[in-house]
Amino acid sequence: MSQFPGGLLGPDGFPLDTIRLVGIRATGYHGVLDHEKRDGQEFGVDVTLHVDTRAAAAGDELSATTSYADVAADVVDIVTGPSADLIETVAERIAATVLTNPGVHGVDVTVHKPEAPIPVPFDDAAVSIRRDRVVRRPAVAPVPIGGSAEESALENLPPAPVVVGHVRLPDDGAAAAVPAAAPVPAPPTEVPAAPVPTGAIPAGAVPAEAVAAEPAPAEPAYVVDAPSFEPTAAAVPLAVDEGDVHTVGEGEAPVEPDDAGTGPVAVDEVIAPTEPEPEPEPAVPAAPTGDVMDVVPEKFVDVVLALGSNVGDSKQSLRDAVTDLDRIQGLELREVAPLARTEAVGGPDQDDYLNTVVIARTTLSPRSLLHECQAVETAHGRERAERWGPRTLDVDIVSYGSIVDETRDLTLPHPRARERAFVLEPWAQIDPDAVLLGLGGGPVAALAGTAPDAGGIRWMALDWLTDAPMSGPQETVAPAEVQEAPAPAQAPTPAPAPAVAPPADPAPVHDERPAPAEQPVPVAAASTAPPTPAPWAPPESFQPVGYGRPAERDVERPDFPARPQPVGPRPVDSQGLPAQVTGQQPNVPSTPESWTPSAPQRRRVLGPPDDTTS
Ligand SMILES: Nc1ncnc2c1ncn2[C@@H]1O[C@H](COP(=O)(O)OP(=O)(O)OP(=O)(O)O)[C@@H](O)[C@H]1O
Ligand SMILES: Nc1nc2c(c(=O)[nH]1)N=C(CO)CN2
Repeated sequence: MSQFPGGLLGPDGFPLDTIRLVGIRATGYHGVLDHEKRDGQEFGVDVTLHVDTRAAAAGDELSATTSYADVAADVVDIVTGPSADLIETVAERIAATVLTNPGVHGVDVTVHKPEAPIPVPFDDAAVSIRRDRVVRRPAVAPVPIGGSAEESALENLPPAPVVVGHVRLPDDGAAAAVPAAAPVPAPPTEVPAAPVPTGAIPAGAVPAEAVAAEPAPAEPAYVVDAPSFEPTAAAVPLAVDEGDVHTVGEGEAPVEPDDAGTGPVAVDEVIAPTEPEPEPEPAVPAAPTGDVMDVVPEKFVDVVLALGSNVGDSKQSLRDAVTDLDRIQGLELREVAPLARTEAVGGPDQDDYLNTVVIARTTLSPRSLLHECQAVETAHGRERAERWGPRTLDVDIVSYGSIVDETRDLTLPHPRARERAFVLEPWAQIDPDAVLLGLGGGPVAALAGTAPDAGGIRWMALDWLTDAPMSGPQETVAPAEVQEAPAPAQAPTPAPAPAVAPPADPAPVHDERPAPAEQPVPVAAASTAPPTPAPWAPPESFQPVGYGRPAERDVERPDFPARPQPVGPRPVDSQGLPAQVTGQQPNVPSTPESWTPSAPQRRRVLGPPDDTTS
């Protein structure tokens, strides 16, 4: 039995396929005791990759899948590489490194240590972990593969971060800072000479200088489809991971896939450009059965995404969703709009929404992007009970380049964007010149003003991504009349920033969390709250992403507010109040008279909500 009954669900809501490696063996130098680091011992590893194998099978094409030989070689390199005290760490390194393969959505790793120094008879000591790209990310950085132990020592990693398969470089080629990176574990002071790595090395995960690897050994260093790892010293063979059938577990019903996911394979999801690459790879042909939505672009294409939530801690969900979206391989976030509190449009009676819009660019095909967005929704507990019903998270594609088309599962631009102020208004805030293509389209700012729900936008907050509780002399608590937050005692206090963001152990997918009515979303949290690091800091690659237009456009448009500092003391107005609360940004008129139908002077809505209980 697997340690993890139940498979991982893919972006289409169905269980992913698996590729398993069982019983990989190698000598490693891991352990707390000196002699373990000095003499080494045998370790065993089982790995299960959660992947979609259809594209590879359709073309019978190795390059469209993850080579188990490469994975096995990586595992051996990690086991034989720098010493760690704990097999937990070894397992985490393996998971992080395996997840750098673009097609791997999740991975299960078991590390066996059958010769562990335990003074009683035992068969095996083992640690099993499951990691994925969205919910439970690895806690360490992936290990560069292919060098000597010294070369691959973790201290040589760039100062970055937990990388979860999305190694992204900003345009200048510098390593991107990933939000709330876990500290890279310090390498041991003495690294034992590791055996020469064996096996093939995946080009994508190997530093250029290390590509000249050893030739593949005559005897592979791994065993495929062998019985589960059986420790040589054990009298009784073990059966860890035996019968590792990854079906959907009980009570883990597949998400209703709507009409998506039943169609052609999104090939590009598997063979997307291998990062880190400053520029996208040349276009890969779409699946033969694909339509325009399966076409992988040759260059980055601008996209606009709309996010909404009205169940649970909506602001935190949206923050996490921004982080999750930014980690999607092939999607680069450029700007994030202010957070809007909006009256629910359509559907049953329900709480107000928090809405925002993200401008990004992508090398994913439209359908792959849809699936990635749906995966983020799913990871946030999205349930599809009724149309336009309440939801923990909604991520819609508003527009994708200049595509105007309708297919069975995707319509671009989004068919209802043109009539939704909750989309148009935040969008116009970050791109006042934006134009919505297609029938009924037009200048976004103008559409926002005439949309039926234009009056339903209650307020907006500019620095919602980073508004940690405030402290310090100039960060005065806003008086009640301008504070949209609940009284200090009720203000939710964000948890301290976790080692890995978002929290390593987030709320279960179907967690019942208080609705916004009970947990209003503050813009300015109470000063009585302890100073806490912002739960999310924009990564470097995010610059000039912000709550407004990019820096270069600031020059052209002096009316545009300076982008707030993402962390640290926030701008305050003459009353010592956070600027966004009183709406004193230059382009946010505080009086209705200053509205005009043209952007950006028609911006409005900053200020306190007209009610906090929806
Ligand atoms: N541009 C688009 N963005 C997102 N989903 C789309 C788009 N066009 C079509 N769809 C399809 O709509 C289906 C329903 O999506 P979803 O559950 O997010 O709808 P909704 O948010 O309740 O309503 P609405 O589509 O009005 O926003 C998805 O399964 C998807 O296939
Ligand atoms: N205010 C608001 N209303 C909605 C929203 C939303 O995001 N915000 N989403 C819907 C379906 O996508 C239906 N209605």
